[in-house]
Amino acid sequence: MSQTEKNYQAARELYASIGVDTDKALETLKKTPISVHCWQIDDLQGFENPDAVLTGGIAATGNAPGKPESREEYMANLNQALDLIPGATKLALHAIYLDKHGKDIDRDEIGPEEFSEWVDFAKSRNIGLDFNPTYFSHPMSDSGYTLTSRDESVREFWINHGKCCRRIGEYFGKELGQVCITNHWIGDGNKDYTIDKLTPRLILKDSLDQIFAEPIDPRYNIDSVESKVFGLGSESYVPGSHEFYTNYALTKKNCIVCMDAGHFHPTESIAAKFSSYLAFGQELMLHVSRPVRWDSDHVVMLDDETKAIMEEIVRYDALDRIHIGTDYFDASINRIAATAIGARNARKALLLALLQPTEELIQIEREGNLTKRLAYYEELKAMPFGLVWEMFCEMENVPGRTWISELK
Ligand SMILES: C[C@H](O)[C@H](O)[C@@H](O)C(=O)CO
Ligand SMILES: [Mn+2]
Repeated sequence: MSQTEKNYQAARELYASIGVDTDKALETLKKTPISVHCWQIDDLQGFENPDAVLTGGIAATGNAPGKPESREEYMANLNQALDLIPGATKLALHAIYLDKHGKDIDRDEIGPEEFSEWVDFAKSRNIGLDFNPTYFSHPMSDSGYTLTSRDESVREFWINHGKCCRRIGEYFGKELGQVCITNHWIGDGNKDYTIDKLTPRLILKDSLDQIFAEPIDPRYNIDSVESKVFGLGSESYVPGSHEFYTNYALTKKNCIVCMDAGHFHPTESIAAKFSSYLAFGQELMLHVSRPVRWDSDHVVMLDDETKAIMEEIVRYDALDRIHIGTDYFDASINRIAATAIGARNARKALLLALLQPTEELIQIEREGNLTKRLAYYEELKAMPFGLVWEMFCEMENVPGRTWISELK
């Protein structure tokens, strides 16, 4: 028996003494997909254009060496990162990570062909794929407007991009036998005080109606719409706000809401919002991120918000309805390690949630014993979850904490 197994047995007994079945927790942990974003590896550069400049009110700040300079280098780095992430994984792609195979096509013309290598890659690694249209970093988004543009040629271009991306999502879903979530985020908004906030929202509503008009089997593709409270250059007004998309998803029933942990006011918790959506039978997509004072997209830590996100999902048995994804891009540290650190932390938080005696905590709360509720919840923090995590890594053939010693 390895030391990891011995440690696990001790932890298993301790957890069993509070009614928690660690074997069951590990089973659930293993099969719950976490969608790891592809863009931390190269600061959202993509393969469309080697000179592309990141626009849309988002920025990868920092200058760490090692940014891949070719597709081959990118793939090698991505593989290294994925090798460090245990459990069922999906890879979230952006449309700019396409392969045009030498063709002169723009974003309003792309299709499954441009992503066939990604399907082969996903099959070879036994992972799923999620997708994101790229409504930024393109001359047609230079005005700062895409789906809310009053210029019909601009708006039509982006509507067509959205339609193309849904078909790519459907292709991923069919090929890989697991649903693809195609997440739509636009950077449209205004820097300064805005008089008419309604018209852009009416335009956005119509654009989304057009994008989602084609019925696609939800077994293959589900669309999500990602809100934001503000961005760089859209400090005063964002048409695609949380309220806007929440109303859109609830009334149209053709998409779900995506919540990014960095897209709300700094003291707002996305975890606290989930139950309001579950109460109305809605699914959610998540971008687990770490805002530091603003939407800074820092690498996910095992912090209170990340733990709260996973606790809420587990408490309502919503692992099949709240889809977990990551979103951060920090160029100040090694990008392979950054990808792995954030994804591992998201999964560690999920394990912590699975190791809680949820039913007992709920029972104590129902009995009105608020002191015991707090005391018990706090004592749980001293349970040996790290020993269970190490066992999980060993079972998944992924290094546990020892990966640190190999970090250069
Ligand atoms: C690259 C992503 O689409 C982007 O990060 C988006 O999800 C977002 O969060 C923008 O702030
Ligand atoms: Mn996001």
